[in-house]
Amino acid sequence: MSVAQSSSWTSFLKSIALFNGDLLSLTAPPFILSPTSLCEYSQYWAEHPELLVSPASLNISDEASNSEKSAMAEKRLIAVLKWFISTLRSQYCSRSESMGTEKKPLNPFLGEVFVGKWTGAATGDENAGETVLVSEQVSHHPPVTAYAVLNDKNGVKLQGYNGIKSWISATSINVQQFGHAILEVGPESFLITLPPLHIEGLITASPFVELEGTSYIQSSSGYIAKLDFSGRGYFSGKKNTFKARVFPDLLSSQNKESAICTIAGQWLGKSYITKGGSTPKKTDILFYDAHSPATHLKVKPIEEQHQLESRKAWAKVADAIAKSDYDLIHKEKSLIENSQREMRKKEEESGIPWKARWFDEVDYEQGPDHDAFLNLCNLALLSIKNAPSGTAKKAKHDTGSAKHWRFNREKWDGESEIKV
Ligand SMILES: CCC(=O)OC[C@H](C)CC[C@H]1O[C@H]2C[C@H]3[C@@H]4CC=C5C[C@@H](O)CC[C@]5(C)[C@H]4CC[C@]3(C)[C@H]2[C@@H]1C
Repeated sequence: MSVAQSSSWTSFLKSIALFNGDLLSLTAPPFILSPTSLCEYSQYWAEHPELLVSPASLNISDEASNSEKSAMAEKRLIAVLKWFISTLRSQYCSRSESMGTEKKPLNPFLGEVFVGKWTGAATGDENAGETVLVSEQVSHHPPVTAYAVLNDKNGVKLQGYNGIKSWISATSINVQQFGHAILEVGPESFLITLPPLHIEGLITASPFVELEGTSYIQSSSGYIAKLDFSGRGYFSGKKNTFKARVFPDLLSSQNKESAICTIAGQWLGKSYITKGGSTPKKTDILFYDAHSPATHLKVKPIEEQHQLESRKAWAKVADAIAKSDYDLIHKEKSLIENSQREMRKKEEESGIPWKARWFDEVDYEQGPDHDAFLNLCNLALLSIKNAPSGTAKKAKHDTGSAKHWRFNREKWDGESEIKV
């Protein structure tokens, strides 16, 4: 880093030490800016599309015995666990790998969208059918991105949304994730909760993400996976470490000895699996190797994109960032921010508030009373409120509204201006 950069970084660190607001609205030194909008991060849920659709092929005839059906449900949960682990490297390390350190994403404007697709071939084979990503910035203050990943041919639908709250500790930025993902595979559904994270390496101006805490994957079949994350300095001593245990149901998950299997290792590298509750070693069976290359989705050329699509909307800012032209970055960002302020003002005056294009905000306090999300939260005894992701029912944070963003397939099917 140059001397100029280091002095701006030091003053930047001082500035964030005082902030307690929206991390994404903070002005960061240009060299830490990413040319990619946060709205694009939804693609990281499906950069191994073949793993996303894999549970769909793990089914058994209705005539099978209950124990055979249960064994297949267990296999599907383990397949979903492998897919979830496969998303983590893209989600949390793709900037470090492509640009050297974690970067600050562009802060999406309200109504910004990002769409793309993985072909059948990318999803495993020609017959796998294409996998489509739909992502929309459904809130700007605070930033919330909603997304859906659809593979109709396999009857696989992932939907979810993400928001963050962050605060500073002595040496790192702590981030609590809000929202969750719901995966539907035919008649079965899975709830996936999002782990807290922190950004290390700030002092040396080489920020990177480390996951912590716990994620749950709850299946409507009852099977549940519990993933505990840790990093360097934790008991394991290695960075990007996790341990996951699979149980037949929540009750049995209270006792690690009743685990069906345990997977442990590095979510950025290799993980291993053993039967039961003991921790696997490198000599055990390899479960997943995160070094397998990600499959990036196809996005239309910018000239064919709608002005709401991320890469078109931010093209001039991304160029300015690539040139490290600080004044131009500021000028082009201000143009976008000012036109957004104008639009909000007009909506205010006309009394017609902005509405999301492909997502609805569903209030679970007003019903629906039967719904995959409610069922899965009840099986996992998790809060249905807008609490930090993975909050238990009756825990301190189990308060507030129960409004969650849900994909509206009819609105997407009726879309006439924005094509994948
Ligand atoms: C303004 C503070 C600043 O720029 O500090 C510089 C550093 C780059 C650290 C702050 C930024 O770090 C980025 C990491 C981003 C998260 C990465 C991955 C995900 C997963 C995805 O599924 C949802 C979004 C999420 C949680 C990103 C949220 C935004 C984060 C924390 C960026 C920070 C502004």
